[in-house]
Amino acid sequence: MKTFEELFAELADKAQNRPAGSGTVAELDSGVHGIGKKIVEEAAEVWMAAEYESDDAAAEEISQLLYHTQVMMLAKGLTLDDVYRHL
Ligand SMILES: N=c1c2ncn([C@@H]3O[C@H](COP(=O)(O)OP(=O)(O)OP(=O)(O)O)[C@@H](O)[C@H]3O)c2ncn1[C@@H]1O[C@H](COP(=O)(O)O)[C@@H](O)[C@H]1O
Repeated sequence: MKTFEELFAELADKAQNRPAGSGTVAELDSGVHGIGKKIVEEAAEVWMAAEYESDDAAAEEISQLLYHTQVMMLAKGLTLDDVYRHL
């Protein structure tokens, strides 16, 4: 288990060091367009899980949406503070 901040730090490290086999590196290489498609796909899965599946399934889809959103932040060079100041 990890927090939002811990995941972001892990993904930032992956983006910088580009370890072999990292899905994050592959997704970053797909660019903003590819990452955007994953975000839209996961957002739809959040909605469907929330409407028709269990609370745990919805929570899992939400975690995946947060992950892909963090990948987009890294692709755009955005920090956590860049986002937090809008909350
Ligand atoms: N939290 C996540 C995470 N959430 C979602 N995903 C990715 O998003 C996909 C979503 O799964 P779905 O079943 O909805 O999608 P799918 O259509 O089956 O998958 P694709 O065929 O589209 O890849 C997963 O297959 C993962 O590729 C994640 N990939 C990685 N992480 C974490 O990110 C960290 C770095 O991961 P790596 O870069 O892979 O080392 C690790 O701590 C991981 O746990």
